[in-house]
Amino acid sequence: MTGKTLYDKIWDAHLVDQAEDGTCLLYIDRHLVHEVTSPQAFEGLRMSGRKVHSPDKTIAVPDHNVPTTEGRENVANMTEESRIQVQALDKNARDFGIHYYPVSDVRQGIVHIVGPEQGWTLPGMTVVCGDSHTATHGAFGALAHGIGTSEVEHVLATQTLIQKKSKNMKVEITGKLAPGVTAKDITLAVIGKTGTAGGTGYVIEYCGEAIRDLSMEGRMTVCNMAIEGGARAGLIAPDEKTFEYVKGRPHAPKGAQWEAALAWWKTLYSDDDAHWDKVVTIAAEDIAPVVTWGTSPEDVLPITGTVPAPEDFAGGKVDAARRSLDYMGLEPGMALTDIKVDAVFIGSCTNGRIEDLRAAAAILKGKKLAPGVRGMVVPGSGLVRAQAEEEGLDVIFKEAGFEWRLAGCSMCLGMNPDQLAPGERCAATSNRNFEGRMGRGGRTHLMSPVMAAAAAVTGHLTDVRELT
Ligand SMILES: CC(C)[C@H](C(=O)O)[C@@H](O)C(=O)O
Ligand code: SF4
Repeated sequence: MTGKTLYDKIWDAHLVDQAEDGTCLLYIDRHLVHEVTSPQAFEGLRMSGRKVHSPDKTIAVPDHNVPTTEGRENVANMTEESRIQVQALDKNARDFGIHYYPVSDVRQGIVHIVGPEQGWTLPGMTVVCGDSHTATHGAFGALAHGIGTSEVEHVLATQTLIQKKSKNMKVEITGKLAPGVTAKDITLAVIGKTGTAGGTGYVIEYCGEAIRDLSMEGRMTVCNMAIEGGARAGLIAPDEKTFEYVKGRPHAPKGAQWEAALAWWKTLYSDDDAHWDKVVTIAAEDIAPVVTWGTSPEDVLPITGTVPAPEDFAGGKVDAARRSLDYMGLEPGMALTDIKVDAVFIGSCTNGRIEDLRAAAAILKGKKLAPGVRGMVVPGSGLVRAQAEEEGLDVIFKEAGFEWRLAGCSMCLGMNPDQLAPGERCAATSNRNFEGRMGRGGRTHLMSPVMAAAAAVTGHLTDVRELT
């Protein structure tokens, strides 16, 4: 018998039932809920007179729509659509008795930052949320993925999910990262290599020395973008760093339960003789600080490169690249470092954690935003914000000319007042650069927090290695 992958092990531990055609019923350990994809699901429960099956395993927080400015408890400051969604979540959380972090609670933030922070996300769990970046929680060795609104209703009602098993893909990052190269560069470089469809039909396990060397926060950044690589989920086997991160968090197990959990968590790795359906290997030494030039997360190049020409591509990508370049307002052949930016956004569930803010602040310390560039730092949670303030990072950002905001998804997607103006170009630490993503006509270049900070200082895309 061949061994099992980490994915196989978690899957088997949660399998409730399997039909002839391979359709399975999985038990769900944690259900995270935000205001955008849940209103109809709760409405469905109401209409059929059902309760939430496991309110103690259901955690809700508003993040996408909420303004990131002071006074946001006053819903009059929101657009009508946002207000309706946030108020629906307030009411649903109360009516159905689930865990809830409203905007007035310091623990509020982006759902994928709040879950790990509060110890809801634990190794070996199944974690779902009506949100594609649920993959983030895979950093703990949890099987975590996005679900649609009808599935949100199903999980609320039954604490189970109907699923078909994906294939196993291994992404190994060997060796050590060079200075200035970060978890964000790893995850973008993987997508640059495999494309946005490279992971379709797979659950990815990231492994190798460079992944082991990452902090838990870095691992979350890597897994966060598994979805941009097309995968169902991204996973990293838990290790001492994982256990250390989890220990003592409000909802982590304690005492004898901790010991029992730890004993199981230590079995959560892929066996040496496990079968992989696809393997991708990248040497960490070959990864440079990268940026995206186009409107797909796979449009990744080392910062030392030049803007490509449509003819550099093949098939459907030729037209896609032409359209991208047109939307992005870029000319083939220009150096990436000649691209001027109007705005810098540091935040999101990809890079809105404390280490991200520390890394950006280290570059910005004693420096100023380039003339004419606006900058916004949006901590991923109220607790990240409080920690940053305790360390004086807010002062560094403010002295550099950045706005220091309250927690939320903010500019990452244009569902709240933080948006780019048409044509405005932004160096962003988020995960998607689609047309209009940060506001209609807005142009997004994805990169790491240190690269975004470097662009903030010079006013153009910049190789951070030249600043340090
Ligand atoms: C609004 C939500 C459904 C969406 C997602 O699923 O990812 C958002 O979080 C995003 O990042 O685009
Ligand atoms: S920060 Fe961005 S990517 Fe993350 S959940 Fe919010 S909108 Fe989605």
